[in-house]
Amino acid sequence: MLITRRLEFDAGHRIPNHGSQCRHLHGHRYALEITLAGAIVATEGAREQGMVMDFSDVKAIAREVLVDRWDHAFLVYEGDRVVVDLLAALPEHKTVVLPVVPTAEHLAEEAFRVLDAAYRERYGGRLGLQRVRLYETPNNWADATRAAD
Ligand SMILES: Nc1nc2c(c(=O)[nH]1)N=C([C@H](O)[C@H](O)COP(=O)(O)OP(=O)(O)OP(=O)(O)O)CN2
Ligand SMILES: [Zn+2]
Repeated sequence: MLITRRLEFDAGHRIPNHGSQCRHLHGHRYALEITLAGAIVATEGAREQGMVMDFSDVKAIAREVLVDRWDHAFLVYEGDRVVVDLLAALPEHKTVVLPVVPTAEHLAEEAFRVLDAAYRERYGGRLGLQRVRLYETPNNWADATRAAD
């Protein structure tokens, strides 16, 4: 059985070598769809009876390890020195420095890596992260999946 929880957050970014608009500092209302696979809990009287995992727990973990860290942050590539230095000069600015250019593809991959570890730590083999879909705009998204490279 697959279940999916959607969360949204706002963040700034730029793609420094982009050939057009996206090299400028700008932001998006990102949406994250987290898909988990597992068996439906059948234990009589269990808190999660009838569920793979409580949607509210999917959200709570995602917020703790990822979404609250990225929400209203500027996501910047560590090699984008001019912007890294600019943001460092702003007192207490919320900045997330990434080892990769913050495209939808890379953000989906990073989200998958972080979330996979978090759900695995708390739920072991009972369920597993299957896919993270990261919408940069309503029309543009990237999927990071367990099977894809
Ligand atoms: N493969 C990718 N291509 C592009 C990415 C990306 O992450 N992966 N990112 C961008 C820019 O960040 C840009 O913000 C995309 O948004 P937008 O300019 O709004 O894109 P569109 O013009 O295609 O969107 P419309 O829905 O047509 O307005 C660029 N490319
Ligand atoms: Zn963008």
